[in-house]
Amino acid sequence: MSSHGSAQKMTARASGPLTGTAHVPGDKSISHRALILGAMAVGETRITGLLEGEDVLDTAKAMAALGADVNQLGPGEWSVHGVGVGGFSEPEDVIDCGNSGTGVRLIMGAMATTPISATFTGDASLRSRPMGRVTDPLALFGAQAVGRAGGKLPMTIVGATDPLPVDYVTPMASAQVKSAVLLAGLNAPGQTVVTERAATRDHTERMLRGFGAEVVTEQTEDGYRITLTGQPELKPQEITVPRDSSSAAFPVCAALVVPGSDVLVPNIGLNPTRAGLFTTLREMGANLTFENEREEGGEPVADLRARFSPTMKGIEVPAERAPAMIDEYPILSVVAANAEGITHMPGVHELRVKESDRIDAMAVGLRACGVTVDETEDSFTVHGLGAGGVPGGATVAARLDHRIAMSFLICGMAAQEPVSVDDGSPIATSFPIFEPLMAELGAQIVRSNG
Ligand SMILES: O=C(O)C1=C[C@@H](OP(=O)(O)O)[C@@H](O)[C@H](O)C1
Ligand SMILES: C=C(OP(=O)(O)O)C(=O)O
Repeated sequence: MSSHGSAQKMTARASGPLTGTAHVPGDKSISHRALILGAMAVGETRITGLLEGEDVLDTAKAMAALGADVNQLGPGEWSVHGVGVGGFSEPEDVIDCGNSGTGVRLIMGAMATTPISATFTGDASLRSRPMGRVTDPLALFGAQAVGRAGGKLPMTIVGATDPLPVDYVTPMASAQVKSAVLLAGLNAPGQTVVTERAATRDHTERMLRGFGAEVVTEQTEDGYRITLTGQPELKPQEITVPRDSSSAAFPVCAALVVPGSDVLVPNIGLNPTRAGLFTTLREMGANLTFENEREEGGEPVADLRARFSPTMKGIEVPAERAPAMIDEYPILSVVAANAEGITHMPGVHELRVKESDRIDAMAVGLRACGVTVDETEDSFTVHGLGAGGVPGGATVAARLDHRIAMSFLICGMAAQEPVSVDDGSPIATSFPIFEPLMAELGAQIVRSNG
């Protein structure tokens, strides 16, 4: 069922400093959206720099199953001949979204206002994640969903025959829920409105505008109100996918905690809805600079330079920053363990419903590595041991979660004893070149047979 391979134990240990330039792959969030909107446009969309990680490849397959003509032209170069808004055809088989919450939730939204049925599944991680957060608003459009108890995959969505536009307030800070509503609204007549209390990543809104849809974002007393005018003809685009700031976080944080390191990570998007980690690291006293700051495709971009930072201090991370760094808490926790004092991370309950319960996964793993942590349902606290202070010496369960696997490998690069993860294979979902890229910088990661 899972698209990634059999379990692969990996161990990281301290070696020399990390030095050099790390070219991380394309942004995962933007790659999913480029394929989905390309499939809903009329004509050929060309994509450059697409992330060829398993999550995104599963979305490419799903778009083909729904009738789009999707082809790889070269490394990172893709062509999508779209079928137009409302033009999806019924897939002949189950759509397997592998490990990807973004993939399954956005695709459910995109097909929910077309009169077809589709059945979705995924790997054991994705089958444990809640889908009600998406199927609740999709029901307001007239779509029906039948899944396992608790709104879990496998699940069949019966698309609405006569979709109605929707006015929806998202109950949790989630770009996936917001995006599912907007994508469903594309094939509903009139205006679909989605309001979110806190701003989440806005790639769907930006890209919809690029494809010619009318999308207006207003800041109101209730938060951000996004209004989409339904049934546009989406015009095919040439899309260059920026490099992934969430992947950049790993070599950046590794450089901060490994003695003597100096690493450049070029061309990273600093969209404010994504860049919360970098603000947090600078508040901790990290030696992290933004070089060559510029604008590309309407997005702020910079080259990140990270150097070993032996005097970082623990901080209070503002709860309202959580949506702008939600995927970065695991690696921040590793940095916090290598800082002096306490780092308190409130407002992070959404971490409990990611690829794994990330609060529990980090708590169990860090404790096994000799770090004191506290958790509540909604918060995580790390008692830092200072630079080089983490004992390590544990094997940590990655729980089918790429970010947990990468975080503990980086933990091992700075710890007194090596750290292993029982299964590094999920890393390929978002960062397929993580191992060679880190090795090129000087890190030592070895594979073994468990
Ligand atoms: O919309 C997206 O591309 C994503 C949204 C976030 O999830 P939520 O919407 O569940 O917060 C994030 O964790 C995920 O990695 C990617
Ligand atoms: C939460 C993540 O992804 P998704 O929800 O798409 O599985 C992630 O990449 O950290």
